[in-house]
Amino acid sequence: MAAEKWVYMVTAQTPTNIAVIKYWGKRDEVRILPVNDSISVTLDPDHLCTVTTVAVSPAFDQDRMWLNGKEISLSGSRYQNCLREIRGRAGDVEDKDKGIKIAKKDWEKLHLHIASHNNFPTAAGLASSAAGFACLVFSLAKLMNVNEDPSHLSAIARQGSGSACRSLFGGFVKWTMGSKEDGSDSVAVQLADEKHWDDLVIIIAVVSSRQKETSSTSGMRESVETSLLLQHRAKEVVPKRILAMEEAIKTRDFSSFTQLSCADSNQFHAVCLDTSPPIFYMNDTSHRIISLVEKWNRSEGTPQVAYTFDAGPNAVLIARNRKVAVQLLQGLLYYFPPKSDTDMRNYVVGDNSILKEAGLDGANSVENLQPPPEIKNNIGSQDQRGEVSYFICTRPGRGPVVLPDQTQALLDPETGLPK
Ligand SMILES: Nc1ncnc2c1ncn2[C@@H]1O[C@H](COP(=O)(O)OP(=O)(O)OP(=O)(O)O)[C@@H](O)[C@H]1O
Ligand SMILES: C[C@@](O)(CCOP(=O)(O)OP(=O)(O)O)CC(=O)O
Repeated sequence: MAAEKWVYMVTAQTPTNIAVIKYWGKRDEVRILPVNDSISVTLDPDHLCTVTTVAVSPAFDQDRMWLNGKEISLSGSRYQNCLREIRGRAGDVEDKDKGIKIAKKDWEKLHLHIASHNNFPTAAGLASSAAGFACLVFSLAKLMNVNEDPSHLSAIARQGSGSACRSLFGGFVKWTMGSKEDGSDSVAVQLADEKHWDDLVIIIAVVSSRQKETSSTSGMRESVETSLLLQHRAKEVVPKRILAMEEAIKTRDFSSFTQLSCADSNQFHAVCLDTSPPIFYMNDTSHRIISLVEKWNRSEGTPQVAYTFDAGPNAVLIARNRKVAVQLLQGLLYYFPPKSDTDMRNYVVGDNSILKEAGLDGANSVENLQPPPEIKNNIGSQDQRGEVSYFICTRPGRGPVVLPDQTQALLDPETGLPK
């Protein structure tokens, strides 16, 4: 085998996810075991995703990884844990066309090249670590012919980043905290696929794409050490909310879904404030967006839009249907117009066909927007120009897939180096 120079590779695409019942706090830092269950919605990978190519060759002399074009170290324990776990489950691989045969025992000696690209900002509160580690584990499992179901793979991805375990599935996903010390029952399961509730439209306001000050990892460690509210939340609040959220998703009860999502996001940020020293992830823009949505929901009588914020100021807004999403976008663009000279197609990305539906695809269309009547004068006027960097319009989406088209590979099939 050593004399051969073949390169065998697999490319996969994996979605990111947004928690509607949050994971915040670990009971085991090394295995990444949480203090409570969490539930998320997988976001459509057509708009936000990670693509990872993994390659193996007898010509490689060490494991190497490139993230967004730059070589990064794989020496960190999270990468090492994922690589060790997945190698331990590798099977026999044979590609007759290429004359490649790798026996199960060979994987221990063979080295890997990994190239990954996120089509959205990394470490900016858009869950790049979730899509990234899920994609790493999924693509390696395909490369190494690992015969395990997605829940088992989720327990490996979890050891890269907790929230990554939920990105192994599309639609609506629960991460069960489990009770075993070895973490083998701390896995993700799919509650419903993406077609189950396909009315939902998701608009993300990217408030800041700069790297944040306190990472989720250190933030939740400090919360576990200092916040009494976290203990109460994990023990008393989340278990009931998980049951109620599962029911809301099952029955597509948008009112309950909204009430639970908003309350849980607010409690997660309250835990951050209850941490010593306090952690501030949201900013004034985030608070203005909450006000806008709360007032609108109240004036309509029944909730139209749910909001949730992760460890950063970006707002994730979930509209009950397309019509509501169009109105929401109009309201958001009225209050948060782009800086002058911004092309609207760069200001609303993802599924930007919504621009046409909102009458916002022409010149001066934002200037002509009227204030939403029910929230007029309530959150200030159009003085928030430039506070939102851009919006992403998306929807619930599918889980990981292999990309069979070699032209989408990030590594050169001859050299195994980044293209
Ligand atoms: N495509 C990827 N493949 C492998 N690892 C990745 C990938 N993208 C990001 N990561 C890892 O995740 C880290 C960023 O995680 P971090 O939790 O700081 O930010 P985030 O996931 O974007 O934000 P948040 O988790 O708060 O939503 C990177 O430094 C890198 O180690
Ligand atoms: C606020 C959150 O997004 C926290 C995510 O934390 P991470 O999964 O990024 O943390 P680590 O497990 O330390 O890598 C809530 C959530 O996704 O459930």
